[in-house]
Amino acid sequence: MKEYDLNDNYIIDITEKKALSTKDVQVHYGNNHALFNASMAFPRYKITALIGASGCGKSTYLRCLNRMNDKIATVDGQIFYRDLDINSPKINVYEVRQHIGMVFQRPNPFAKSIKDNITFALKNSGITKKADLEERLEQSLKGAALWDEVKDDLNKSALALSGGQQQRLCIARSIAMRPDILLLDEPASALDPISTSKIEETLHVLSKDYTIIIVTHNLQQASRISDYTAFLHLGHIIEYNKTAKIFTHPKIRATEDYVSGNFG
Ligand SMILES: Nc1ncnc2c1ncn2[C@@H]1O[C@H](COP(=O)(O)OP(=O)(O)OP(=O)(O)O)[C@@H](O)[C@H]1O
Repeated sequence: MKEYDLNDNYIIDITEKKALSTKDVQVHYGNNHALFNASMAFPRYKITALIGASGCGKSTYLRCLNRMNDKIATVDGQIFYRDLDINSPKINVYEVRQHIGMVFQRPNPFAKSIKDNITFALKNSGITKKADLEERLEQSLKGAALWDEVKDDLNKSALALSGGQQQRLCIARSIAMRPDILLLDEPASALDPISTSKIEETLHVLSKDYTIIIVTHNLQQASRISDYTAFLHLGHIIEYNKTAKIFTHPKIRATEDYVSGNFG
């Protein structure tokens, strides 16, 4: 494996409205220091991709952003959302996750009907009026581009849907809570190319109303769908810039090697 200077980095400041920013975020899994001084900001209503080789810390960083590492790692540093440091122990993590939702690599619908997958968390959060629940159900399934395929079968088991439909259901489940930010950890890696392109189209449309942060192994996907890209290597954010710049004029050699396939 080629060696790169991990202090050689280029991270742009975001001048437009920020949805979220991190300052000196560090993650340790026991003695394993997995993320070093992650400081960057995520612009509002844009798609930001996190890319880098396996084990570089992409998912670790993503999980910090809605406190999903709480029980598995020690996370130091600050994560600002609406001027609040949401990494503070005083913060209610369940509230954080209402504003910052997450969709995982493998579709994980509940073993319930399509309808109940969406309404379960809504009911738990105190929404009980039938009309409100139905409105959110329809809106979220439309938002995730699934409505037309399931509107006549809302009581069918979610587990009877295809993998791609299940993943769009998981996106619908997340947006039903009306978060500001959607975190997605390789949401299409288990899907076929047609389902992948549906997910990509869905994310493109959702980015008008949501800030999206996506981990992907797929460089073509990052270049197709994201506005900004951060390249990580060995737990360091090496380069962060507009996606077009990362892929056509990277500033750092490690990034250039990675996006041109000469890495490692
Ligand atoms: N739950 C965990 N417990 C212990 N160590 C972990 C855990 N999750 C990740 N790690 C370690 O943290 C480092 C970064 O892993 P992470 O999964 O964040 O990388 P990644 O870039 O998302 O990789 P991949 O692309 O393979 O998913 C690795 O050394 C990994 O072994």
